[in-house]
Amino acid sequence: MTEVARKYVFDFDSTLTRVEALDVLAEMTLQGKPNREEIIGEIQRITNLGIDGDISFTESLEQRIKLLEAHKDDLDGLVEELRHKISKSIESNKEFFEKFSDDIYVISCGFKEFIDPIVKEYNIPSERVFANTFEFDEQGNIIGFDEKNVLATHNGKIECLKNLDLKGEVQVIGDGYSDYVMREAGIADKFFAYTENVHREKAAEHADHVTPNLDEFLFVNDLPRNISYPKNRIKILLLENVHPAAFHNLSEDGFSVELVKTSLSEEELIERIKGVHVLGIRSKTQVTQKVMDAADKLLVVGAFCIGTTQIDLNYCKSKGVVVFNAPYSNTRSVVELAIGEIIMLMRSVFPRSTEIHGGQWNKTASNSREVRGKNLGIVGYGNIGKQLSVLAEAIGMRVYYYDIDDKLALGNAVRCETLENLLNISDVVTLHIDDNKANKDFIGERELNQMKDGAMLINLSRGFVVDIDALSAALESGKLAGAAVDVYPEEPRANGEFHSKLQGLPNVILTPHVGGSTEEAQRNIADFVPNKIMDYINSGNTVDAVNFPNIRLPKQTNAHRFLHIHKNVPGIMAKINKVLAEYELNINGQYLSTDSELGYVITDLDKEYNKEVIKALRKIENTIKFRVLY
Ligand SMILES: NC(=O)c1ccc[n+]([C@@H]2O[C@H](COP(=O)([O-])OP(=O)(O)OC[C@H]3O[C@@H](n4cnc5c(N)ncnc54)[C@H](O)[C@@H]3O)[C@@H](O)[C@H]2O)c1
Ligand SMILES: O=C(O)CC[C@@H](O)C(=O)O
Repeated sequence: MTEVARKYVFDFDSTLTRVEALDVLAEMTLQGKPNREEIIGEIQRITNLGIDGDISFTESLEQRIKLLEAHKDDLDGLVEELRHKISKSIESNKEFFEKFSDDIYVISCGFKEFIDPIVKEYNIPSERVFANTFEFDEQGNIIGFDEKNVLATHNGKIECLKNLDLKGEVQVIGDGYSDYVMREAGIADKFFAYTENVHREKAAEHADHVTPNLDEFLFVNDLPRNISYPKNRIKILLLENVHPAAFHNLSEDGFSVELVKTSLSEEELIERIKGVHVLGIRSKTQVTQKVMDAADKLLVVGAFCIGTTQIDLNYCKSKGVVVFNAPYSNTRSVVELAIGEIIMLMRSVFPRSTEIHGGQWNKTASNSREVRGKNLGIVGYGNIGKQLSVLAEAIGMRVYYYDIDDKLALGNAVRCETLENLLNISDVVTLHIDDNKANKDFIGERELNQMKDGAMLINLSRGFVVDIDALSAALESGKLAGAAVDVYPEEPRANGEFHSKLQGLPNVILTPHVGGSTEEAQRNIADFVPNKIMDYINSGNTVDAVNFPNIRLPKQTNAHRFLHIHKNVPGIMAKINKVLAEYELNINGQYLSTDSELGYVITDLDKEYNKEVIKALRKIENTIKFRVLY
């Protein structure tokens, strides 16, 4: 890193701290006053007018101090409060303040009485803090400020910085008007609009660079920092209306997140994927080879659902892109819908409901049966199948299941050796096999004929699993007495018109792929998948990845972490370790996880090392991706 003879001039309120100190002081001093909220609102309004340059600063200060009714004794409490309100990225980058201590200044229109003790902890001594000072009366009440101080005047920061006559490039980091005017006046060389706590449009417009936190500022200036790559530079694109909590979780962690309501076509996605580090989708978006080839920055795909066949998992892997899904966040929702549909079908509730909606009263018990004692055939005894098995038994059904794998029977459920056995005996057959493409037309004419006359079929798995022509024929002929279908061979990318051969058939429940669409499930997914994404981006963990060797790494403390993803070919580990040895790195830990195609090696090492090693590691033949984390 190059050390340039630069000077860094920081604003205090809303930059070094997350708050405006006088607002905090007001909260404290006005406690218990009946019109407290009103006065605080007024103080904030005046503060903003001053910051945006809409009233003169002196005016803003005078008005606020009058409203504050503060006392000298309140200042200790204020300092204590402010200590807990340091901006997050300032707090995590103490190293910069230590190393560049001699070049850092604070120029603020706040007050030295509370700024000095706070910034002292960041190695900024009182002599490099330029701010106002209070005036007290004999009882210690704050009655005004030193009006002779340039910082108490309009555009006082310009005057102050001019008087300092700093040598070298002067960079100003602040959030408001009084900061960017120093640059406009030509006294400062650069203005960085600091938006971690407040985004002021005017400041952003006048900035050489908008910096959402100190990490970004340190990154663009190549200065020592706590984090290898500022998170705001990591772009996340979330499609298909994923729950807003996902947006919240990921933005809270500092990432730049964009939400799109629908899925995108291949061409649209090819256009949008450029520069994106994380893609979040549900079941409609196809992540194809062409999409992956256009993805120049992609690290992770998050499937905010169970199914992952919409993603070319192997191609993602060959590009070093990790895929996560939410394997059981919506399981319960699907199971509850299945139970509901079993009852609705057996009782012919939908035909009765349609009739009465059409103005027809048809009180009848024909084709209306209890589920108690009936045979339920579950095809696919995985997460959903098993949970359904438990709930169905609880309402008195006899459960049979068929799965290609050996599965432990829960409760009194009975395993069927063949699909045909299950189809032969079930009053209701419900499909919960996985979204493997080999399951296409799993239920066709032959299988429907193997079902009992008058049985019902439920498909909550994937549309291609059932031959829709065969199903509609079986329903029309009366072979089947009903069906519930949630998934279709072709589903639209966005809400709108939809057509299916099954429309208009009696005792057929049609739903638009909403088996997992409950508020609870979507909320669970919005926590689960972002956590996996953040864990991978921030630490390199791949636990629960669907296409990648899984590894849970120890916490990275006081170390740099090299993440090397490579083709699993003979000799590659030896080459990696040869490079590490050549550069004499002090290794704290090394972890390896592989599958037949891919190797993922993680090395934790002491922070001080020759950075040329990074280039050497990237150059190793068969390297797919390489990242450094700290
Ligand atoms: N409708 C919805 O909104 C919705 C919501 C969630 C899940 N799903 C779908 O539900 C299905 C099941 O989900 P899950 O979480 O239980 O999956 P899972 O992987 O836990 O279980 C699937 C089971 O099916 C079995 N299986 C696969 N192919 C089979 C075959 N040909 N014959 C017999 N058994 C077979 C597997 O061995 C496994 O036990 C998936 O297709 C998923 O995409 C749909
Ligand atoms: O929410 C979705 O789009 C898909 C729901 C479901 O099919 C799943 O795979 O989890």
